[in-house]
Amino acid sequence: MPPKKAVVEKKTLLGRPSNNLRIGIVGVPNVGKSSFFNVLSKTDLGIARNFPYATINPEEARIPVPDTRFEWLCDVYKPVSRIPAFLTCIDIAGLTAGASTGAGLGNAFLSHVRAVDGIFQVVRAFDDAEVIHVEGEVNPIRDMEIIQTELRLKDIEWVEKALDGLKKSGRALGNTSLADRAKKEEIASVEKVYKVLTEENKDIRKAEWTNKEVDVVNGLQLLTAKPVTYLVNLSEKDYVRKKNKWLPKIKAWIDENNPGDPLIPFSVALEERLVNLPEEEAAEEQTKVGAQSALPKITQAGYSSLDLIRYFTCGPDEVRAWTIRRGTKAPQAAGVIHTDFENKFVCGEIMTFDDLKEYGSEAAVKAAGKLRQQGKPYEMVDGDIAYWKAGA
Ligand SMILES: Nc1ncnc2c1ncn2[C@@H]1O[C@H](COP(=O)(O)OP(=O)(O)OP(=O)(O)O)[C@@H](O)[C@H]1O
Ligand SMILES: [Mg+2]
Repeated sequence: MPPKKAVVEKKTLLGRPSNNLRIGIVGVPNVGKSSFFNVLSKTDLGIARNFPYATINPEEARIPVPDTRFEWLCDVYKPVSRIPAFLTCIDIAGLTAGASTGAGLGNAFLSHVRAVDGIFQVVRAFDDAEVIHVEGEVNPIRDMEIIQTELRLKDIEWVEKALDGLKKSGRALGNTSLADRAKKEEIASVEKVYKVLTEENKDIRKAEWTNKEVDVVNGLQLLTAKPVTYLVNLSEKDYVRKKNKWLPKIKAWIDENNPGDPLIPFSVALEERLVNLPEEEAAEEQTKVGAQSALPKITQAGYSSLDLIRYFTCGPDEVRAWTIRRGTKAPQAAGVIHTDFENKFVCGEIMTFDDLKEYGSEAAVKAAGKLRQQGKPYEMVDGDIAYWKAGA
């Protein structure tokens, strides 16, 4: 008898299942969040000023995600309209020590963090006596600890409330009915969440969860469950020479506290200079200083941290990238374009980007038998090129 194949359970993802996910810029006050938001979005929507709490209300912008595949497709199809993938990014107010109990902009701030799906955490490592630091001197480790503590405290408070409610309604639970057993399991999962935060001192995203537990965790909408990308804001000089006394310490702190979270150094000062130059001059300037803008890397990292992938639709009218979450099936992916495509889904004709690049044209891909009809169970792969067929 052949050996039994191990059944690998598909992991449920932490976070909302939506394809319309948003990333928020978080950090202590006056560290360059709004200035970063402005260079990233090429707007002046963010209120960037040299004083703490300059930002109060969140601002939102859609940032095109750089993608050489998309560029290549546009070169091939020469479409009238080109629409790349976007990452929605939100500029949020600064967070102070004590925010979880209402200090600074306190709870309003935390509700803005709750509303986003992922976090760009801006960490200040530039020295500039002119730029006020709310805590006195520059110390990114202390700042990262402040943010972590505040988010965790808020989660703990939130979970305590949930647990209280569950336990009250759980007193009369028996062992026989399915509903009762499910409720008991839910209570056990919330208790585990509480333990991770209070005893293991871990952020929720750093613990191991079963699929059932992920459902419960997602229902709680916890702040420390959101993926974090650490962005270290350096002076232009330090960014160019890739050296700053805090960088190794920040790396060590992340390795110890939140292993695996990405760390990207950048410089708001350099990015601001580049964004104000015409494209060609900006390219020359990057060669001259010997460093590249970090913005494309940051945008892509944020997009990936949310488990987002994209597929393309291509034709002479339009080449367009459509953002979906990893694990999305064909009908739901088609539904991003129009709900009818999902409701009346028949199939998708799908080729991979790599095949199109290799064979050079759709006709050649088809002739090679690489244009495939995919039905409802098909799980989309990053870079797929799709034509949807829907019924009447
Ligand atoms: N790398 C850098 N070097 C020097 N100055 C910088 C750098 N990054 C940002 N700044 C300056 O820091 C000040 C604060 O910037 P900004 O308003 O963007 O901070 P913020 O984090 O959004 O603050 P708030 O929490 O008050 O909203 C601005 O004067 C900005 O020019
Ligand atoms: Mg701001």
